[in-house]
Formats: sequence, structure tokens, C-alpha cells
Amino acid sequence: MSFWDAMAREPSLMQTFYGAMSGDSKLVARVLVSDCCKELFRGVGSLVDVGGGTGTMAAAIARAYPDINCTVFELPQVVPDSQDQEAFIGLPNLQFLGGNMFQENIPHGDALLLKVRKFHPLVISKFNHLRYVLISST
Ligand SMILES: C[S@@+](CC[C@H](N)C(=O)[O-])C[C@H]1O[C@@H](n2cnc3c(N)ncnc32)[C@H](O)[C@@H]1O
Repeated sequence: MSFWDAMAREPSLMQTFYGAMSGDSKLVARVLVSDCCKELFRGVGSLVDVGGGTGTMAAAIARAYPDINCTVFELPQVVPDSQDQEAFIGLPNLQFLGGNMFQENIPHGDALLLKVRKFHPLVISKFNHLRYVLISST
């Protein structure tokens, strides 16, 4: 059983983990959507946050750039609670898609966002053909 599957069996652990991830993303998102990073988003019409957790980062981008269509691609067990968050209602350019990045095709996007500590070779091979990869690492 994977770490993620094991965690899915412990709702309180899930809440703590994804809450912590979201808190970190709030900080990083403040920089990413500030004027200093505007250039990164030039020409980007669609963005996929791969393993985007509860959507904090994608939502910040969707709010700052209403013309960018943002998708959070996450494990199916994380999506239902995430997409129902009240803060995301009224963000027409934000959607969630459940899937496993190692088993399924990552949806197409002009830009992919992936927050990891180190790259898994499988992930790199999937990203090779893409135009942009925005990386944020804690
Ligand atoms: C380090 S957390 C980062 C979460 C989010 N990007 C953030 O910054 O808050 C890694 C994320 O990848 C997701 N994840 C792990 N394995 C995955 C897979 N095979 N396919 C899709 N998402 C996956 C986890 O559910 C988790 O939300």
C-alpha cells in the first residue's frame, strides 16, 4: 500500500497533511502571483497543477489570472473534498480532475506546475514534451 493510500484511511491525518501543504502553498503562491513572476505566465492559456493537493496554489493562480484555465490533477481520494471548498466557488477557471500521474496521462496544459522535493524519473519522462514546467519546491 502506498503512503497516499494509507493516509486516505486516516481522515484526521489527511486533514493535517493537506492542511500543512495548503499553508505552505499559500506562502509560495503569494510570490508566484506577484509582479515579479508575471513573465512566467505570459502566453499561458492553461495550467495543470500536478499533485495539486487541495488546490490552494491553482486557485491563487486562477484568481490572479482569470484567462488561465487551471486544473488540479490529484489522486481521486483527494478531489471530492477539495473541489467543494467554499473559497473556490465562483472560480470558473478552476477545476479538479482525479487521476494517478504514474498510471494515466497527465492532462494537457501550456504550463504544468509540480511541487516536489525531487523528481521521479517517470515524471520527468512525462514532462519532456511540454512547453513549460513551473517548479516550486519546499
Ligand atoms: C508534497 S504534496 C504537494 C501538494 C500540493 N502541490 C501543495 O503544494 O500543497 C504531493 C501531492 O501529490 C499528490 N500525489 C501523490 N501521488 C500522486 C499521483 N500518483 N498522482 C497524482 N497526485 C499524486 C498527493 O496527494 C499530494 O497532494
